Amino acid sequence: MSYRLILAEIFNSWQGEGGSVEGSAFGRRQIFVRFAGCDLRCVWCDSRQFIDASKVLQWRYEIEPFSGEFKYKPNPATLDEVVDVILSLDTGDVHSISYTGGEPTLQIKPLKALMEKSSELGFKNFLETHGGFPERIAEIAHLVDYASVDIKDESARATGAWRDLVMMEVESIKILRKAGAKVYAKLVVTKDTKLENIEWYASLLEGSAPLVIQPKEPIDLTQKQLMEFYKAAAKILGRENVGLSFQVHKYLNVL
Ligand SMILES: C[S@@+](CC[C@H](N)C(=O)[O-])C[C@H]1O[C@@H](n2cnc3c(N)ncnc32)[C@H](O)[C@@H]1O
Ligand SMILES: Nc1nc2[nH]cc(C(=O)O)c2c(=O)[nH]1
Ligand code: SF4
Ligand SMILES: [Mg+2]
Repeated sequence: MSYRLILAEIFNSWQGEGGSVEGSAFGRRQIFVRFAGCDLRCVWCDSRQFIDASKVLQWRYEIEPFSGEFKYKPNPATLDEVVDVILSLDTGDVHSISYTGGEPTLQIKPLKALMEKSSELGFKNFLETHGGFPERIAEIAHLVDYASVDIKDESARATGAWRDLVMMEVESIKILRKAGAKVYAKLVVTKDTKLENIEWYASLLEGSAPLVIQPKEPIDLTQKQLMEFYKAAAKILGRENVGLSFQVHKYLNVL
């Protein structure tokens, strides 16, 4: 079977998110494979230019690790092309391959094939997902070493069926955990995030995964709000299972 992937970009950088909770790869060097296309529409999405896959006609890849210089190829990419780029960006100190997007699980068969190939090559697989498709997650869970699963806050306005989405995300987290992945939940918070919703997410995650609270960039909420959210989550999840996460790559000006 020859797989085709609709991609946005591949580059080598430090993982800028995840804070210090168990399962985080914050500060680890990764090769990022960004898939094009997403079914959700988070109002603050920083990858908006890639969420309509039909408009992403080319994907770009860094020509030298950490150079920020790119070459372009037409979509879809072949699995062999992607593997060649990954190998060319392997600096020998790579912690894992990050599959992000857009939403990587929308292309579950090619994603699975790429994860299998990466494992064969000795890389760990780090999945960054909105977690809205537990049945697809189940197809790849055995290949996932690390997973960062977003819990979409109401204020993200990602979808009309927000509560259903949250339940799916929690289901995905449980599937990944059961399969042995190191998994944590990531909640992007804004000034409009409600404390009662934080309590709801925390109660759903109890016993399943730690939670990082990540302010939306650019940050619009107060430190007081952030402290309150943290406290409410820690009260339910336990003090070892909550942390903050900031998008540090944006402060460092790296990819
Ligand atoms: C672009 S998404 C791709 C993966 C997947 N679709 C998801 O949402 O988890 C990668 C990560 O960036 C986060 N993110 C995107 N835009 C952001 C922003 N403006 N501020 C903070 N986090 C953001 C998302 O919440 C997610 O954790
Ligand atoms: N450095 C860096 N860290 C990241 N962590 C999550 C990212 C993403 O867009 O998925 C990301 C990204 O785009 N760059
Ligand atoms: S789910 Fe991820 S890629 Fe999709 S719109 Fe939200 S942040 Fe962007
Ligand atoms: Mg990003």
